[in-house]
Amino acid sequence: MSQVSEMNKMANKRLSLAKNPEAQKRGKFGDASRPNKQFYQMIEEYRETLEKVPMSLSDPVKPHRICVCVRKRPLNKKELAKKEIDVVTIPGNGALLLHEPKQKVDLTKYLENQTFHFDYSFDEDATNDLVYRFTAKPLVKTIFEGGMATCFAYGQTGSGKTHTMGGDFSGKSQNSSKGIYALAAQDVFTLLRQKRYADMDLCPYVTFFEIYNGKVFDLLNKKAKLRVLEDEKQQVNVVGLQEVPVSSVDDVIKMIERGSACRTSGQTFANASSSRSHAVLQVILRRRNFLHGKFSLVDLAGNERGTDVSSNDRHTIVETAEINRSLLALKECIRSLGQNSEHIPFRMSKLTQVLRDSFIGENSRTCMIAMISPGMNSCEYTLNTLRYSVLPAFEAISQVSEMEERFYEELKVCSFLCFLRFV
Ligand SMILES: Nc1ncnc2c1ncn2[C@@H]1O[C@H](COP(=O)(O)OP(=O)(O)OP(=O)(O)O)[C@@H](O)[C@H]1O
Repeated sequence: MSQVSEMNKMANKRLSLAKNPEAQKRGKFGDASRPNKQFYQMIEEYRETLEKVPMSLSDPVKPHRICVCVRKRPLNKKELAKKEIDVVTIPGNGALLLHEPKQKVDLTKYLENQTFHFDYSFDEDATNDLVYRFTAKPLVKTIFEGGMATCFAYGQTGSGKTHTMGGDFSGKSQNSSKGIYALAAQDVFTLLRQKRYADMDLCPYVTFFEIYNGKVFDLLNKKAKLRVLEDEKQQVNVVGLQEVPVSSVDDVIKMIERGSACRTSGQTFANASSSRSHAVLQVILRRRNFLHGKFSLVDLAGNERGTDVSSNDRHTIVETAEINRSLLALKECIRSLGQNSEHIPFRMSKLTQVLRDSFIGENSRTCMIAMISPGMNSCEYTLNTLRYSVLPAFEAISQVSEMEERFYEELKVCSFLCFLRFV
């Protein structure tokens, strides 16, 4: 009797695999040579019990003042070649599941399946168009209505921040037209032509700069180092930042490519350097020379540096401390914004100081896209990203405050170690 039911079960499993080409594709790698095969099988079995509802272009866009989303990238060629296990599942409806491989003291393997909730969750098949529709697109109107909008891409190196914001790079060439920078610019020009805004005499400009080690560099002006000053009215000014007038999406794309090239060709450790800096592209609307609205699109420094203090190199330690500080400051500012707090601690870092005007005012809107690498080897970084991004949005969940404490403890230890290395 039990044999018959076992056979039925297997037949059903095969049937579901035949109906599910994705599972079939994964099954191809389910061979004996796969490292961590047991974990792989546990995850696959768990996934078979889930019902997936991926996001689609026809889903409704909900209005948010602060929107926090997550995007999982597909396993890349290198990870596929190493048969790395995909430990992240996006069932849909804003949920993300992390299947964390664990081992008991008696060496029994098990999974710790943790669920995280976001406003939206995008799986590995989501296109930039889809991500844009639910994240930055709803913010474009804000700048026409005299407000400030900010969209952040957050995550570890290689998780897809630049792919999402700046478009795809293959080798040295960049296809920026499919990144959120260009998609947002396209919508800005579409709205500028609409009758209700066409009469407002609005002129669009672009700035593109990076913040590296607490210093600001103009990516549209040969990486000139800029000073940040605050006047008596607490207005923050980046002195000398080039505001380039633009009259089409193509103009903006040219600026994105010019700035990105400047960003990556600066030094011999180009890539490492780029992931340790925050890049900020701003689309500014001016009306008779006065600021009307500003959209800041930020490709943040890779967050893995935030916990990596194993290096003895003084330069890396300074970088690490600065990244820690700015990412913590950013989280604090978003949290204060969410709580409608009187005091927003924007002076905590250069990043938040420069973005001060985006954090104040009634009509400001923010979106954070947390990028996730799906591989088992990235599990720890993925957890860091999830903890960081989940916090500002879901303060009330008690489990979160425990995680938050852990996060702050890690940061404190990390800063203390940095301090010890200096003295
Ligand atoms: N959603 C995706 N679909 C397909 N490929 C992706 C996706 N996201 C990222 N990639 C690819 O993964 C690689 C790393 O992505 P990307 O450079 O955007 O990471 P990053 O987070 O910006 O890294 P860094 O912090 O080092 O700048 C690139 O080759 C990119 O094309």
